[in-house]
Amino acid sequence: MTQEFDFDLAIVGAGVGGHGAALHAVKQGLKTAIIEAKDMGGTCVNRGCIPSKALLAASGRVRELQDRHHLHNLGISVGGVSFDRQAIADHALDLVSKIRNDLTGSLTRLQVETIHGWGKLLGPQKLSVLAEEGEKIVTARDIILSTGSTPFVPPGIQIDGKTVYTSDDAVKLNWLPDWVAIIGSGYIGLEFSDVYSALGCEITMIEALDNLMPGFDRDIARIAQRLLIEPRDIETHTGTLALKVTPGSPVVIELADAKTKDVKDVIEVDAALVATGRIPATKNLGLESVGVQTDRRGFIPVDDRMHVLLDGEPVPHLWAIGDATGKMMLAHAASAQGIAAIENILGNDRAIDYRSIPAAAFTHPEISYVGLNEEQAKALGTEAGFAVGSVRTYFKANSKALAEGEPDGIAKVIYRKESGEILGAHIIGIHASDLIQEAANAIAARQSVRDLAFTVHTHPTLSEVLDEAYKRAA
Ligand SMILES: Cc1cc2nc3c(=O)[nH]c(=O)nc-3n(C[C@H](O)[C@H](O)[C@H](O)COP(=O)(O)OP(=O)(O)OC[C@H]3O[C@@H](n4cnc5c(N)ncnc54)[C@H](O)[C@@H]3O)c2cc1C
Ligand SMILES: NC(=O)c1ccc[n+]([C@@H]2O[C@H](COP(=O)([O-])OP(=O)(O)OC[C@H]3O[C@@H](n4cnc5c(N)ncnc54)[C@H](O)[C@@H]3O)[C@@H](O)[C@H]2O)c1
Repeated sequence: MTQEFDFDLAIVGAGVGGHGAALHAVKQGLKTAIIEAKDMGGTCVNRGCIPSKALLAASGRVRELQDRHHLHNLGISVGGVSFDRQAIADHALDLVSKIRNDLTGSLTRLQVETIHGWGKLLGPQKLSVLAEEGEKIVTARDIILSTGSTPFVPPGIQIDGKTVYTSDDAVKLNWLPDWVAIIGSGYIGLEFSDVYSALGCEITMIEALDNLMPGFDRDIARIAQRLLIEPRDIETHTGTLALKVTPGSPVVIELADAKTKDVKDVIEVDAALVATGRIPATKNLGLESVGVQTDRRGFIPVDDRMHVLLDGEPVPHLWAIGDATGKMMLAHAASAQGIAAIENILGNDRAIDYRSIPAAAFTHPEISYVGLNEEQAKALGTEAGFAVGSVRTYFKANSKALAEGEPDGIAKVIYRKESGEILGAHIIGIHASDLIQEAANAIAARQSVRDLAFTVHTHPTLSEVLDEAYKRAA
């Protein structure tokens, strides 16, 4: 390190993005500080991935144990199933605290200096950290901004944190409303509909766009609707805005046509979960001190090497990663971006390949994907002059899925017809979140279905669902 700076690297935000970057930085010998205003571990650990997956795990078991038909087919019968809401909530809380402690401990062990307070750029290579004890000035040769995101609440929706709340409160599972409205059918809406329906709540799902789960491949979303919505106690309103939501007992929701904004119905429910997307936490970050402007939605402009951009050009020694960049709001994307930023700081050219980053919704059954959906692949094919192929295989034809009594689901593989290059894979079915990884690795290596068709998969495993797809496409 040159002596003119306090640190080689200062990271603002100790979420998974900042944490991943810090671990990689110290491994590479950089003297590193991490600045956190609130909870170590950020959204994923405290209010996101971790508590929500704990709730999904427990409620998923309740669902399975209550499914007499499924158990009967396996030769099992159980007596009545009961659960303790607070104990399920505690399982999530305990896990959060364990993982937050592990994460904090790993930083201490590796001698990353943790500074508590609000980080703000004062100019190139200089930060202020404001804490109750006062202001501290920190200089660093390189600075990474990893400030994450917060829930987006549309105008007209009033949050009280008790009857109308976002995922920040939903993960606490403070109560189980008899009738809950879920506004938004994206990841959070879908995962919480899985938790709430397993634990006996009646649900009304409100989605502004014309289709539920608009972020997923259309075929997969249709099957998801058949498996995750229709058989459950879930009423749906698509093309519908939750125009006005007033907390209380009952919660009053004005439903409007999403296109005309005309109010078409008013419903009264016990609670409403607002799951309408997330916005970047990039206010009061001092970006103006280096002349950088966020985009229209507040995201920090970056290139694929994670340089912060000013008029399209990299700002020297300034980097941004994670949800604050709005590229892919996922934990593993944030840490991958952090690692890429460190490599570039060290002079090792590394760009992020978003096409090979997988995503999953941890519903029962799970949904996962990587790369392009069919619509996107066809649009790219038309633009670049290539033909697109797609194949499907079915869990009901997979021996392991049948042995598990879990025959629902498909895998869909999308590829370039002439070269066989795999462009995207989409799975709905048991363990879809694990199965997608091999397709992600194949996309990262730009492999062809013709080569993949010769790779040998263990029998009998769920992975043969993809094996079968590669063979069909080859
Ligand atoms: C309910 C829910 C479930 C999710 N489930 C999954 C999942 O299963 N899988 C998955 O991949 N992703 C999931 N996500 C998304 C995932 O949580 C985010 O993509 C991830 O947390 C982003 O990491 P980050 O480091 O960019 O930001 P964050 O985790 O948001 O961390 C940013 C940190 O920066 C701090 N900060 C902000 N501004 C400042 C400042 N000026 N000074 C100091 N500190 C500051 C914040 O306090 C925060 O701790 C989920 C999200 C939610 C809400
Ligand atoms: N398993 C996971 O990886 C996971 C789980 C949860 C969250 N996340 C991340 O968190 C982010 C936020 O999740 P999310 O579900 O809030 O957002 P999302 O963008 O996935 O879905 C939001 C949905 O709300 C709808 N919507 C917006 N305003 C509306 C309104 N006024 N009335 C009705 N519908 C409206 C949108 O059309 C969209 O379908 C996601 O981008 C995701 O990356 C990931």
